[in-house]
Amino acid sequence: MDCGNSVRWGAVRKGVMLSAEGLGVLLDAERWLFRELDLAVPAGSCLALVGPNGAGKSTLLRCLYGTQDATEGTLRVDGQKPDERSAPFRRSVSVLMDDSALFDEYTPRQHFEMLGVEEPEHGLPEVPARGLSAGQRRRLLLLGAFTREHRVLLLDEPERAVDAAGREWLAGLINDTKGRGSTVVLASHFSPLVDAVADYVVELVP
Ligand SMILES: Nc1ncnc2c1ncn2[C@@H]1O[C@H](COP(=O)(O)OP(=O)(O)OP(=O)(O)O)[C@@H](O)[C@H]1O
Repeated sequence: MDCGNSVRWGAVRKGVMLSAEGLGVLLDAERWLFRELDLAVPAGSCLALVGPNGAGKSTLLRCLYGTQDATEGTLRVDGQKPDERSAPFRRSVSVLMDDSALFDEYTPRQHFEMLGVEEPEHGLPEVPARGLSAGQRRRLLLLGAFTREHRVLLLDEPERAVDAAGREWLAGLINDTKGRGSTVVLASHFSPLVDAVADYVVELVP
């Protein structure tokens, strides 16, 4: 992956699953959250976004999922312009964002049925989601994101509310999906997770 102004752009670069060219998001009339950001992330690898609160990690993830427009620059995710309303895009990209939510009335099994995926081993109680602890809810959200078919996985602070054992489990899930050829972009404040899974790190600075 390249980050900075050294990327040379061709029409198609073999193996690149996610790319940005000259990406910028204007924060207000005078300040750029980030600008001139170039990325080229190969299939089967993980890019970690790090930086302090307010640096723009979630904003960049929203741009990658198409829920926020960048002010300037171009993005391609699995060859597509990010657009969460596009069925082919949603087939390729799975997400856990900071506003991802469960259906409170649905049990874990019903969540997997709704996603149309086989229920994975999870050890969660078969109760409506509103009866799960914060960490159990987070695990269910994570399992939903990982279990959905994807070529690209976007994760915003997946470590939140997850205990020490769960963080190891999470690192294993990320490395497994990378091993199957998926590309992961992860925003995280937890450096042991970044160290365990990231092939590339971009630090955003406010
Ligand atoms: N909906 C919004 N409207 C206006 N400004 C926003 C909005 N969402 C975020 N911002 C601003 O954009 C900047 C970056 O926020 P962002 O959530 O991307 O940072 P972050 O790096 O993910 O932070 P954290 O580590 O706290 O999650 C902040 O200054 C924030 O106030």
